[in-house]
This record gives sequence, structure tokens and C-alpha cells, in this order.
Amino acid sequence: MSVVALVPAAGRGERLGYGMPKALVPVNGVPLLTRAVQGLFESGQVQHVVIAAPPSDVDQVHTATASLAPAGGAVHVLPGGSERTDSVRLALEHALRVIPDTSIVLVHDAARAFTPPEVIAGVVAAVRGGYDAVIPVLPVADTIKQVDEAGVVVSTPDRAALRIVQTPQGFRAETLRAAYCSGIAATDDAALVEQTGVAVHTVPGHPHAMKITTPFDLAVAEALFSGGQE
Ligand SMILES: Nc1ccn([C@@H]2O[C@H](COP(=O)(O)OP(=O)(O)OP(=O)(O)O)[C@@H](O)[C@H]2O)c(=O)n1
Ligand SMILES: C[C@](O)(CO)[C@H](O)COP(=O)(O)O
Repeated sequence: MSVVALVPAAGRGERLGYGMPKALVPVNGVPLLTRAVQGLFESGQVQHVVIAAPPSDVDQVHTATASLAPAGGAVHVLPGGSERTDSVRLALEHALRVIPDTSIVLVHDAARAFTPPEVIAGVVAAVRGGYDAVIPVLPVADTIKQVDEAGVVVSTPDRAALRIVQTPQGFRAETLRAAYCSGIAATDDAALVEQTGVAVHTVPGHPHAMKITTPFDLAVAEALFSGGQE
């Protein structure tokens, strides 16, 4: 079964405010996107990576990542879309068109550049084991409130039933293809699958799989991964 990872990397990184697309921002000299792709291949489970890159940087991204693929695999780079869902859709269409025997698809944010390879392998193992859709999650440490438009609290959901969702999210290729037929947008890929009635299963995530979104997150990553700990 060929495992293909789609890497949405075309975001502008406005909340980070670094002055370049977030995927290209270096942490201790290595761009986030390069780290994310390295982690996917280091899991030992991924043969092909399809990157949805910032449209102005496709050639640069291809040069930086092509040599990371293992023997028999490849890195494919194409221009991403205007929203994350568009980038994933474009990468999925490419994978299904040009990579033979694509049977399992992972979707992994470039912004989750420090995801341990063991988490990636765990997601793949759960799909290989028979689940159609698998996501890595963490428990919620804070109390969560639902509020109305005026910021007034409406309810306090039981946090024992809530999870923080990470990537990679893993799917049988046909399950994700069918979910993307809907044409709607969502903040993660599992939400599209949920709407088709397919059960989405969870496996343990990891704090290092945090999404680099703000300057605070980048500072945390620089402190954690200042060399040697990776
Ligand atoms: N049009 C887009 C928007 C986002 N992404 C990717 O989706 C992942 C999660 O998005 P997020 O962290 O929100 O990144 P940005 O959209 O860059 O952030 P911001 O909203 O701050 O601009 C990132 O790897 C990002 O590059 C993408 O491929 N295409
Ligand atoms: C897919 C995701 O990383 C799961 O937590 C997240 O939903 C991406 O959201 P964003 O709005 O693109 O940051």
C-alpha cells in the first residue's frame, strides 16, 4: 500500500508576521517545511510527499526538498490555493492523478514541523489496521467556554469529551477523495470526512506536533529545538 503525504504549505503566515511565507521560515537555520518533510520520511512509512507551496516559491521549494525523498519515492511540488482546503484539494488531485497505487493519504501541515516520526507512524498504522480515518489528538488542559457574539458565556462543555486536534490526519485514499467531492471548506480534513458519515478515530498526538502560528510558538520551537534535541 503506497502512503502519500499531502503537505499544505501555501499559507501566508499572517499571524506569525515574519515577512515571508510561514513554511519557509527557518528555525535554527532549517525551514519549517523542510523539517516537516524530513519528519514524514523519517517515519519510514511515507513514499511520496506532495507539497502545496506558496505560488511564488514553487521552484525554490522543489530545490530545497527534492533530495529528501527515499529511494523509490519522490517529492512533488505544486502551487497551493487561496485557502487551506484549496491547497489540500489541489495536492490530493495531483496525487490521485500521477502517483500509482495511492492507497493511504496523510494530510500534514508544514506548520507542524516538529511532529515526532512516531506520531506519523502511529497514524499510518491505525489506517493500515483498518480504520478509514485517523487523527492525532491531545487532551484539553484548560476549561473551555462557548460564548455568543457579544462574548457572553453560553455553556461550559465537559472538557473530558474534548480533544485538541493535530496532524498528520490519515485516510484511506478513497475516503478522502469522497469527502473532498463535497466542495465545502473546513478547518481540518477530518471535518469533511465526518460529514460523509465515516467514523474518525483518534490516536495519541504529541506536544511537539504543535502548530507554529504566532511569534510565541516560534520562540517556543527555537527554545526546544536549538540543536541536538530533534
Ligand atoms: N491557502 C493556504 C493556507 C494555509 N495553508 C497551510 O495550512 C497549514 C495550516 O495553516 P495555518 O497555520 O493557519 O497557516 P497560515 O494560513 O499561513 O496562517 P495565517 O492564518 O496566520 O496566515 C499551514 O501549513 C499552511 O501553510 C495552505 O497550504 N494554503
Ligand atoms: C488542520 C489543523 O492543523 C488541525 O488542528 C488546523 O485545523 C488548521 O487550522 P488553521 O486555521 O489552518 O490554522
